[in-house]
Amino acid sequence: MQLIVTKNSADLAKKAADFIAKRIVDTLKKQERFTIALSGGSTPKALHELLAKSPYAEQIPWLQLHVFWGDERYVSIDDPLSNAGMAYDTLLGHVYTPEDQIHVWRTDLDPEAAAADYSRILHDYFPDAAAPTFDLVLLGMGDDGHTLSLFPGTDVVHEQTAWTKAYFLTQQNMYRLTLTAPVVNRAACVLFLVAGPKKAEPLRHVLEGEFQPDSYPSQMIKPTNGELVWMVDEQAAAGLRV
Ligand SMILES: O=C(O)[C@H](O)[C@@H](O)[C@H](O)[C@H](O)COP(=O)(O)O
Repeated sequence: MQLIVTKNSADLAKKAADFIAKRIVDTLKKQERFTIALSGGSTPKALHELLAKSPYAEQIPWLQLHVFWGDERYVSIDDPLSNAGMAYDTLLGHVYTPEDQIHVWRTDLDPEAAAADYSRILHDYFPDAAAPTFDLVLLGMGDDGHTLSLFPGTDVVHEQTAWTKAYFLTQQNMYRLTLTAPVVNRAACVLFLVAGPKKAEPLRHVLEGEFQPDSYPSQMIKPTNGELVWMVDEQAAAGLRV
């Protein structure tokens, strides 16, 4: 695991953009396509806006990207809560990735069918059980230690087989669609982006505390063979011993 501490959230977005652009360019020297899973939440917005601009907009071969989302709220894409809608507004609406390479969770199907549809797409992309899944998964961590839509106290935190799940998240009164730990843990690289003082306590627990995934689901994310990078700003890192 690699921990990168940045000065503030703007610096976090810049360092993440540098990391992602380099990863994409280097990987595409060895293969034809780059698969990336985006996350929702507020932290990635500044990152997306940077990636859509110079110099990243020119550096990244957008035509070779295949885009997924780690999780989605079960709302239509034009709803302000939609993770896909946010990514289109801040990034995908400004670059040239072909639409058929962008895989939005279907919220026109019922939630279980939407999860099954996403799982089928993923198994088509990643049929080889010995190979990594995504080239890069971007994740955030909530103030409550959740990541993806793996919320504290939910069964989905412990899912070991299915790659996707849909479930009703009572505390938010909405369905959530999410990748699960097994598919993310087979990624070539997972990059967490965490900023702000409210993340200091959960971050300390996730990285340095006891293994308690029911309380801190982000602890379930540990790539088996891939790289794990936590990029956090100084406020989020304030409680860490290192
Ligand atoms: O749809 C979502 O809510 C997410 O994908 C979620 O897991 C997010 O990454 C964290 O909640 C962190 O969000 P912030 O960046 O807003 O703190």
